[in-house]
Amino acid sequence: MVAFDQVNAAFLTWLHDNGAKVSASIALQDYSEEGAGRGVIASSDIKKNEELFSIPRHLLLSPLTSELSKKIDLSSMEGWNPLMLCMIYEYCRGSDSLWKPYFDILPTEFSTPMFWSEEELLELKGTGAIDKIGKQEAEAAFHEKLWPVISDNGALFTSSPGNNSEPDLDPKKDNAISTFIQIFHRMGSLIMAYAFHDTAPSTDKEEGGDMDEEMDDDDEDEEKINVSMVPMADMLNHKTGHNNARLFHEKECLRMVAIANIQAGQQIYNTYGELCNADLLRKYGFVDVPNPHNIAEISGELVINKFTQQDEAGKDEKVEWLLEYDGLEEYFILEADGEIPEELIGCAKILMMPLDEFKETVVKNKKIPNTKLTVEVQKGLRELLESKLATYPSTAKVDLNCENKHHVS
Ligand SMILES: C[S@@+](CC[C@H](N)C(=O)[O-])C[C@H]1O[C@@H](n2cnc3c(N)ncnc32)[C@H](O)[C@@H]1O
Repeated sequence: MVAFDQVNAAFLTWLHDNGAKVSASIALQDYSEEGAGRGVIASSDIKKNEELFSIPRHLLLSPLTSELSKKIDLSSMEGWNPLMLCMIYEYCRGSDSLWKPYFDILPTEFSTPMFWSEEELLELKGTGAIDKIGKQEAEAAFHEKLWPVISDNGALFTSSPGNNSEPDLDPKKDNAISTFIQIFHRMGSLIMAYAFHDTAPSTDKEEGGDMDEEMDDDDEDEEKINVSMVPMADMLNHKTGHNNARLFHEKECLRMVAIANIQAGQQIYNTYGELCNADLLRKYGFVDVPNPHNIAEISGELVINKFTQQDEAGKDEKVEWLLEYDGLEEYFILEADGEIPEELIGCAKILMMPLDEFKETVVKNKKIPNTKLTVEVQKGLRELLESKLATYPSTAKVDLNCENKHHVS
C-alpha cells in the first residue's frame, strides 16, 4: 500500500512539475480487489463539463516527443513500430528519461490471453478471441523490424549504471534478445491497452476521446493520427454503459472533461469503445458482464461444413460463387439481440439448395435468394447454432456461477 501511494504521489508530482493540471476533485484509487488495478475516483462532487485534468503535449510519449526520433530515422517505420522503439528506448534510459515516473506507475504484468498458458487458452475455445491473439506474428515482427534497429544501435538501448533502469540492458550481451522480447511484449501490451490515437495538434479537434476505439496495428492513418501514450488519461478504467468522462485533443494539451455529474466516491470511466467481451479480453484483459455489445462469431468454414456435410455435390462451385458475390463471410456475426444476419440466411439457402436449382436460379440471375426463413432453413440454422454452442467448453450460465462463487469466497 505504501509503495502504491508512493508511486501515485511521485507520478502526480511529476505531472504537476511538468505543467499538467489535475483537479483537486479527483484521485488515483486502488481497484485491484475488483481486478481493475488503478483507476480514478471522484474525491468530491464533480459537475458535468468540469475539467478533470489537462496534459501538455510535451508529456505525451510518442515519436513526436521522444529524443529517439532525433537519433534514428523512424519515419519509414510503420504501425506501432516507431512508438514501440521509443518506449523501449525511454525505458532503457531509466531515470535519464523524462517518463521514468510514468513507467513506474504502469503495470509490468498483464492478464491478456497473450500471456495465458496453453491450458488456460482452452477456456477460450469457441470464442473469437483465440484466433486473434497474434503472439507469433508479433514476435516475428520484432525479429524482422525491431531487433535489427536495436542491435545496430546498441549504445542507445544500453542501460548505464546508476540510471535506475532494469539492470544490465545491453543488446550486445549473450541472450539479450530474450530480455528485449520480454520488454517488447510489455511495451506492446501497454500500447494495446493504454495508448490513444492522438489527432494532429493543429486541428484543435475533439476526438471522440476514446481510448483507442479500434486501436489496431493497421489502423493508423498516415501522419494525421499519432499513436501516443497519454499519462493520466490512461489511468481511467472502462465499464460498458458507465462512461462519464471524455478526452479532448487540443492544440496545446489533451483535456479530460466530465460528461456527466459525478458524485464523490464514484469511479470515473473513459470508454475504450463499444467492444464485445472477446475484444475487451484480447486487448485489455478483462470482460464486462453484462455486455450489450457481445457477439458470437460463426465462421464461414463452419457454415460450409454444416450445410454440405450430407451432400457435397456442387460444394466448390457454390463456395466459389458465394465468394465472388460477397455471400460468404470469414465470420458471420450474431449480435446480442439474437437476430440471424440476412447474409447467413442467404448463404445457408444456397448451400442447402439442390445443385440444379442453384444453377437454374442463383447462377442464372446472379442473385442471392431472398432471405425469408423457410422451415427447412430454420431447422438447418438451429443445428448450425447448436454445433457452434458445442464448441464452447462451458455455458455462460456455468461461467457466471463460477464467477459469482469466486466473488463470494
Ligand atoms: C488504460 S488502463 C487503465 C488503468 C489501469 N487500471 C492501471 O492500473 O494501470 C487499461 C487497463 O485497466 C484495466 N481495466 C480497465 N477497466 C477495467 C474493468 N472494468 N475491469 C477490470 N480491469 C479493467 C485492464 O487491465 C486494462 O488493460
